Amino acid sequence: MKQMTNTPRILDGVAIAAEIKAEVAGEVKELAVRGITPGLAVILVGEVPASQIYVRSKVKTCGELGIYSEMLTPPESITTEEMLALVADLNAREDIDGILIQLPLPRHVDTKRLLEAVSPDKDVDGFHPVNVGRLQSGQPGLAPCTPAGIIEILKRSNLPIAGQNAVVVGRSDIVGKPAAMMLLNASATVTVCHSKTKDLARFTREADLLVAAIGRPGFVTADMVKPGATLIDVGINRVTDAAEVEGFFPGDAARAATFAKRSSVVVGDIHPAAFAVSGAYTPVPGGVGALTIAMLMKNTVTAAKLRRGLSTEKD
Ligand SMILES: Nc1nc2c(c(=O)[nH]1)N[C@@H](CN(C=O)c1ccc(C(=O)N[C@@H](CCC(=O)O)C(=O)O)cc1)CN2
Repeated sequence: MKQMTNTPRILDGVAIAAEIKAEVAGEVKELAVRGITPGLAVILVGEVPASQIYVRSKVKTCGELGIYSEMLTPPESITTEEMLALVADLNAREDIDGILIQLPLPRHVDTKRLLEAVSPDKDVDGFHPVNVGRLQSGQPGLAPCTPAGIIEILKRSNLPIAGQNAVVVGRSDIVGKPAAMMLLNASATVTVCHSKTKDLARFTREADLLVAAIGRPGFVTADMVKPGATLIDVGINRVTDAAEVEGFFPGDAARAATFAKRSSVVVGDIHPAAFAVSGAYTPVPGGVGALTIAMLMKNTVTAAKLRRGLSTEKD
């Protein structure tokens, strides 16, 4: 019997991010004509290497798009009260449209209190309860960057959302919950699964659209996926064991070379063997993660416009 081969579509997050950044750069130029320069302040506490990379990348992207940026780097020992004072200063500044507190914060700092201290109008992460409420009630506002990136990938790839059975695995405030809300707002039928879900595969196998945001390398396997489904992988997991890397990517010379160079390889929450049975998927790296910073830039410009009563609709 003839073997049918499946060629899934790879959803290129880097290309879509470039498209969004080009649009944002255009909006920044239009604002410049009115004498407006959007401004973003990023607070990076301590010296977490991954956070340092992400924050540098945010500042660099601001520069490329014409957005003013400022990086505040208090030491690991900063207290919640001192952080609150920093945020209050930034809230009061006219030249700052967006405030981002890079997560995770040290354990002794009260993250919830700080996120609630950021003015909702400058909350470019979309984490403030006011913006969470706006998202839930479908009002315009600032929405979390990574889930917003998921929606952009789907829309710009002309993949349907309305009427699809969407399953989100993971219920974090940053990704799982807002992603579920955005999919619901776009008229998908949404199920949210998590660590306490019984017989997870029963749900994931029904998904036309599966979003994995659990933080466990290769957790979603091929047998958990409906053939032809769209797979959105939000996981960024660093695998440091050579045998494990080979298990994920058997005979993959490029991955082996990356591992030889960096002693680690980044893998998502979805096993590569599951991608093979999908209709379309976001790779890791180069999928959803690539959108996070592009969406932050978009939110910064949106905040700049909203604060000045300007329309955020493109003409
Ligand atoms: N205040 C916030 N903190 C954090 C957020 C956030 O949105 N707001 N998200 C993450 C980190 N993050 C941005 O801050 C981020 C994560 C991943 C990427 C990205 O480009 N990923 C690449 C792979 C990168 C790698 O190889 O390590 C990809 O998936 O292609 C950008 C930004 C937690 N903190």
